[in-house]
Amino acid sequence: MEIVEVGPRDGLQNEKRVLPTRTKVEYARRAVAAGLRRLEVAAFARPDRMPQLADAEDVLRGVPRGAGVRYIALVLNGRGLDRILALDPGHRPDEINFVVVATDEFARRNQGMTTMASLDGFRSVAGRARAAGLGVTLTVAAAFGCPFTGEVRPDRVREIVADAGAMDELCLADTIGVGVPAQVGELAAAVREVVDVPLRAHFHNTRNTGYANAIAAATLGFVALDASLGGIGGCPFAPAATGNIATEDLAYLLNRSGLATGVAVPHAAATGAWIGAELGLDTLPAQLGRAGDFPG
Ligand SMILES: CC(=O)SCCNC(=O)CCNC(=O)[C@H](O)C(C)(C)COP(=O)(O)OP(=O)(O)OC[C@H]1O[C@@H](n2cnc3c(N)ncnc32)[C@H](O)[C@@H]1OP(=O)(O)O
Ligand SMILES: CC(=O)CC(=O)O
Repeated sequence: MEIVEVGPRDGLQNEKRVLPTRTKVEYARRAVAAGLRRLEVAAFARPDRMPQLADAEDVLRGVPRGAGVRYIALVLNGRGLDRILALDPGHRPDEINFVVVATDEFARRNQGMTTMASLDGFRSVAGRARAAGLGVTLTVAAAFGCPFTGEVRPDRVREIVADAGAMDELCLADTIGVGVPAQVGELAAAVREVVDVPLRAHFHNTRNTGYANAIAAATLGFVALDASLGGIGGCPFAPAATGNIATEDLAYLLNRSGLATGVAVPHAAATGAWIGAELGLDTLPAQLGRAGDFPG
């Protein structure tokens, strides 16, 4: 089972401390050394709206390449893709992850536009990105519930996905950690009626349902799960957002369930502890850093 390490993007976007580029590059290097091979390391957002990630170009210029590692950058509009295409091809991400928020209220707060306006943006950006040889993921954020308007029905997510046009992967995101395993199944069934692409899931552990949701997704044939080392993260435009499911805890769960991830749990836990210290955090959501690996 593939774990996509989103800590260098989602993990850092909600933190007060803005890390220097060299620390972000070291974060990616350590994640790769722990066995992660697909990492979301940058966001081409407006620097004034997302100052924690304003150095996206420099991070992509610095991260280690090769060894089968693929980098992803978050994109929210055409200007974000313009910035990517202005990079030397060897410094571009391998893939983009474009976010469309399922509800208009949250979409306006996050992106300053409605859901359908950002979906128009997706269609245009996806076409240009694919023509440039970049992989394209569509993430539907708040797919499991909205912090402002409440329940999000699977029909709504299906309607967004049906209108989206071509993509290489679809990611269903529980931005505010309200989802439960039954919803994972309902959403997967809804979107599979309209697209036939690999499914990825993005769970925040806000209500302690993230790992149960991850196992549900794995059982339902999702091919990739997002997680962040240490369990840091959250959307700054959602009230009281908390972190992603933790990479080290998820790798422990999957590896011991016969769903090999390639991630070395002790190494990942040490990297989670390291990034927590770099961010000045006293405690981290991840449990493995405290409990240690099970020696077996
Ligand atoms: C659910 C999640 O967790 S998703 C991840 C967290 N959320 C985010 O990162 C979203 C942050 N939001 C944003 O960055 C912005 O709202 C955007 C990029 C989505 C939309 O930006 P808009 O406000 O529509 O930009 P608009 O087109 O009006 O342009 C305003 C200025 O910003 C600049 N700008 C717009 N997009 C970008 C970009 N991607 N990168 C850099 N600058 C940009 C424009 O050039 C313009 O500059 P100027 O005034 O000097 O001419
Ligand atoms: C792209 C994301 O960050 C997904 C989410 O949490 O909504």
